[in-house]
Amino acid sequence: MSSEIPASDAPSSAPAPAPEPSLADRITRDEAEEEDEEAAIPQNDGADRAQNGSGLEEPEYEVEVQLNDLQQDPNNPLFSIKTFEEIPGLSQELLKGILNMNFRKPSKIQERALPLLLRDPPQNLIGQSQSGTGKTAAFTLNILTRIDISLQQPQALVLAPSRELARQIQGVIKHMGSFMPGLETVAAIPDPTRRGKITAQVVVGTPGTVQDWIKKRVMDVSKMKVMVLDEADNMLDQQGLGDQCRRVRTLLPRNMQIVLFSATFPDQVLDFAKSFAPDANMITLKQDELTVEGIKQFYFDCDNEEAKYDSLVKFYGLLTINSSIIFCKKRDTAVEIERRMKADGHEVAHLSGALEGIDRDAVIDRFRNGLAKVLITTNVLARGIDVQSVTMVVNYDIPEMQRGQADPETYLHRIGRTGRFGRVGVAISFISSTREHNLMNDIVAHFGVEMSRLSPDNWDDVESQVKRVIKSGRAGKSTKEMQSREVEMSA
Ligand SMILES: Nc1ncnc2c1ncn2[C@@H]1O[C@H](COP(=O)(O)OP(=O)(O)OP(=O)(O)O)[C@@H](O)[C@H]1O
Repeated sequence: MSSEIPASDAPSSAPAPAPEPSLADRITRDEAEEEDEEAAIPQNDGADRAQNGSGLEEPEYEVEVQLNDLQQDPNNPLFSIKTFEEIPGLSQELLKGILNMNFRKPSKIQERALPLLLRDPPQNLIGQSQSGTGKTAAFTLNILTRIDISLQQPQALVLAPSRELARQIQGVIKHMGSFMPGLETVAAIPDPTRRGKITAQVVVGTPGTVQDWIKKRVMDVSKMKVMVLDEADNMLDQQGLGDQCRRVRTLLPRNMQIVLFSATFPDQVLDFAKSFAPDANMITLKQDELTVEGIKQFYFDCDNEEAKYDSLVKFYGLLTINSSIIFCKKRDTAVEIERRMKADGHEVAHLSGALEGIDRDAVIDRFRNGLAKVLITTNVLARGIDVQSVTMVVNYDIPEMQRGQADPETYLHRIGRTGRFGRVGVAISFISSTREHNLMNDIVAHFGVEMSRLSPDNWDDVESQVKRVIKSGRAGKSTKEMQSREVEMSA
């Protein structure tokens, strides 16, 4: 159900349809390469206990997530008919690991992907599911089932687009495998202190470092049997990480299980994905199924660029938000907003490629622990980052490609940093020009989403609309009202 943004200053005639963007236009890979050292990831369980680092008050209300309800609704992506115990092939150690993570039932993607992934002989898989629905656990359970713990040699490789995501995935693998004595994992991200051969069975890294390790023979890949590309559409982008991923693939044994996961597989990339993972089983979604129901989407109608900043600061002064992420197109903007918000008395943190890897690690860890509540960043964190306490995402700039067309996929990934696994979240896109109105309209039309207007002319309305969502614990339609969402599957 699409609702056009009433663009007061938009031109009356519709803009000429933009040519189909090439993948070279995508700007989601800008800072993927600047990573540093490996470290254990603290799980995000400290957010509510911590001091509010933004200088704002602690939340005045808690959102209760009723996963049981959601997981019983056949139309919800979290629904499954099975329990983990009923999925054949999962060891007792892994079932204990799952329980230890407080997972009670698989989500739809887990229920559908796991039986395909665990088949013998192994088969390739291209898996698509909405953001925050548990794709990481799906590929992790397959990896941990397939590796031989008695062999201290790399057997599974996960490639991700950023050091933060690689470290996060490594944390999940460690956590899920905590009942598998002898399990070793390593994050393949730049680390000047790293010495010696890799003995870990599971390697999670960014493609540049992985390629480097293989070429320098730090990592013996002769026993590799599973390769996963997380955020696969981004990883296969032909102009950016795609080349590196392809090169890594050529350095690995021929006969490997290739697993590609993402919330988005734009048409232009799907053919390439199919050649990268030949004869893959496919789990895909339709275009209008991609958005997460728990995320209520707003746009903030501002008069000009300066009014954007004023509204942002006023907004943060008005509302009590748990954790939030502000996305900017350029790192300079992120740095500048951080400077100005700090000068205005807000305690905010910034993470972009402008920082050294080790400093990036410190910032993201503080954010995960709830020690920093407002994170200002670029597209480097648009994908995969899972911090459950994030209740709001702000698009300070509308995501666009290099040639100036709207970038719906990046929009979807950015807003997917909230509303994780059935939680509610708010996404607010700031708009201050006709051009940004048009970009937003393109995104609305692309996904057929609903978006509500907020205006700095009526702060009471802003407050009540946003609070209503967070208080109710529910965004948009109830799960029962949701339309049937059919997952296409061919095995
Ligand atoms: N079966 C489950 N039961 C409860 N929680 C789960 C389950 N599976 C995953 N989760 C939790 O859901 C959250 C989202 O999972 P994950 O990060 O794997 O999502 P994703 O599908 O990879 O999202 P994205 O597309 O944004 O990368 C995580 O906090 C994870 O711990």
